[in-house]
Amino acid sequence: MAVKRTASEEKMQALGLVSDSDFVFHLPLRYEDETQIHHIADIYPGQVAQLEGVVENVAVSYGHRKQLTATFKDATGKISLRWIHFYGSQKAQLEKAGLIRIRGEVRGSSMWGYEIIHPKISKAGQSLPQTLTPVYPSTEGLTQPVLRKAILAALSRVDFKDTVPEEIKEKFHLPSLKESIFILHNPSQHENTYALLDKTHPAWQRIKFDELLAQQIALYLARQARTQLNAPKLTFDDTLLFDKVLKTFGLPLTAAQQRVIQEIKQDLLKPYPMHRLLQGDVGSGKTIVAALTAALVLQNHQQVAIMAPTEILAEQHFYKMKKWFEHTSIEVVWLSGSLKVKEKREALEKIQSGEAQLIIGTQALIQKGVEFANLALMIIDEQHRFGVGQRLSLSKKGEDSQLDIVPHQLNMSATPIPRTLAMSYLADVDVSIIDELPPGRQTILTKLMLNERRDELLNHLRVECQSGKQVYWVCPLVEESETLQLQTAVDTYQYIQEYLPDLKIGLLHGRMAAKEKAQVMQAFANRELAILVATTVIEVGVDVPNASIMVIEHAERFGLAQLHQLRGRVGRGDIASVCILLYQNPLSNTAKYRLKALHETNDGFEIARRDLEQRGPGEFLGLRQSGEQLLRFADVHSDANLVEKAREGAMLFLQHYPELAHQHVERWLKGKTDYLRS
Ligand SMILES: Nc1ncnc2c1ncn2[C@@H]1O[C@H](COP(=O)(O)OP(=O)(O)OP(=O)(O)O)[C@@H](O)[C@H]1O
Repeated sequence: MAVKRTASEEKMQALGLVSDSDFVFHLPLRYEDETQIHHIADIYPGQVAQLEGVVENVAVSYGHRKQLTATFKDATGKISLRWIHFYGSQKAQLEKAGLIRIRGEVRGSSMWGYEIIHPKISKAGQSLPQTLTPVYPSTEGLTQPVLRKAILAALSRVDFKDTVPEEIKEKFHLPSLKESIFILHNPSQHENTYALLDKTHPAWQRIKFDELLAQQIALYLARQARTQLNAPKLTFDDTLLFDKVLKTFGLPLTAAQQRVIQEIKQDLLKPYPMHRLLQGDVGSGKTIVAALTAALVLQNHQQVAIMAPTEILAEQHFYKMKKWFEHTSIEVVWLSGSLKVKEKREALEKIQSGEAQLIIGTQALIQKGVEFANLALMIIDEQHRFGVGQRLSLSKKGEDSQLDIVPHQLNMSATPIPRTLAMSYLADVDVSIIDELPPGRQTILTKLMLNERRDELLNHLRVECQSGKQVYWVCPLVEESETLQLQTAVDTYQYIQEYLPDLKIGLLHGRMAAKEKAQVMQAFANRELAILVATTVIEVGVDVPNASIMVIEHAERFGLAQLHQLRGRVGRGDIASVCILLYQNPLSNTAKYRLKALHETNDGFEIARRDLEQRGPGEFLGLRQSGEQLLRFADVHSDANLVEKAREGAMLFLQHYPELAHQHVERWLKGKTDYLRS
């Protein structure tokens, strides 16, 4: 008969807590300091205070919203208490409560008085814990005491095995794992409270080090595994195709473009598949590098696929490739979700037979039914916009399981990844950087303008457009609703059309049919439209060199990387360009920081650095979306020094204790290593 689990056990299981070892490694998220009773005279804003005293003047007020208020008094002073959500009986309960203990965050100022909102109430006079109280990650319905009890029980049973060898522990002065874990679950009075709270305590350092060590080992193993695979065989004896494409492009490559092509070439000659990330700031000329890389492979009569995250971008690549491969025998084929059934069938047949050699498309490329004859290279543009799973799917389409052949992969991104991040998340990726813009580019001037001056701006644009300039007008982001955003775009379009009746205005948004979108883009590229009102569909990759003015409405709603990308749509030719950020007061501090950063610098790396500082690595890399958190304890940004050490430790570990190294990875990264391939 199956053993029936309690509701708490089921909840614990949902959190991944099954074995003793799971419980033991379920470490506190933070600690609460309940060891002392504070005095009202000593409290300060932001502090989580624990007070004992009496309640008086309990009242329900009906101002702006209904709330319950009271005064709380101890021998040293008074503060206010407030409840926004409360039960009808709560007033009477408080009135007769007598001496109580309360706990909560102090708000307000010494001048206007302090208050605690929704304080936690308990009986006064109960004995106080001697140590910090750990707070564990939990789930609804699973209380901290229950979880704490289960963890302490496991702690008393578990047989501790330290997977890190003595040699490494000594080299990096690591404290014992067993002791560290005990301290974290059960800190004694003697431990440094602040160090425990801000995770700088040696016990935390040990945990973080172990986690980073596991990650570095896994990355190293992933690289090793890749070198065991076979890549499609390529030769570069004949460069006719490459030369033809370069000739059609018609401009000399920048030194940086030439260098990265050499780096890629070296990879393509290796017996195992390339896994390279091509980074280059907005407008640095990644597309021609992609085309020339494709030419190197196509020359070998093998297929190349280019995948882009949006239809507009994919289509633009398609037109560019068609143009650059025009004087060659290469058949360029387009595949997207919006193709008609017949067109799609034809495209699929050509891809399967090998008649189509260069295939460009959206996510449609990884759908069922797409089969390649001999896919040797996949190029993924704006790679961070795809999930790891999606990228793996494309790779699988080119795999030949019998011969263990895996296609080469070139990822492109305009969002530079700072070094510590690249080191800890992308160690199995080689990075090439285009660190130079094509000649003749002028710095984009970025101006901040209050939204109230919109009409004044439109008057100015009238004059600019009459002299042949072209403008993007990006509509505000409306996070809550795509429909609302669409409506804003339509309204703005109508408003501008009425305000500037002599100018040709276009509208572009995500809900338009693919064909319509393409027509509008084409009209703008042909200079038939003076102003293109658009939603963020134009964020990535759109390349119309004559457009030189970018207006972003409600710029304060956009993220830093996004603003930089949008701004990068201008300044792509040799015309002086301006980016106008329209903003609405009042600005939050974060919004101010972002707008200031954008105003101050055009450098994508600097922007990325500031963005990472503000958002933290998970969000920066888009990992939160995938729901997978790779690192639970360490933070590659604030623990950068540990990353370096872990890297060194990982090499040592693998060289001398390969068996243990696997066990170590299993303990810390259970089943998450696939993500390290990204
Ligand atoms: N070597 C070069 N000399 C002159 N112009 C160039 C050179 N390389 C690229 N360009 C031009 O620069 C513009 C930007 O190039 P591209 O569209 O490839 O940028 P990108 O790196 O993909 O940027 P984004 O990430 O913003 O899409 C294009 O109009 C392209 O034709």
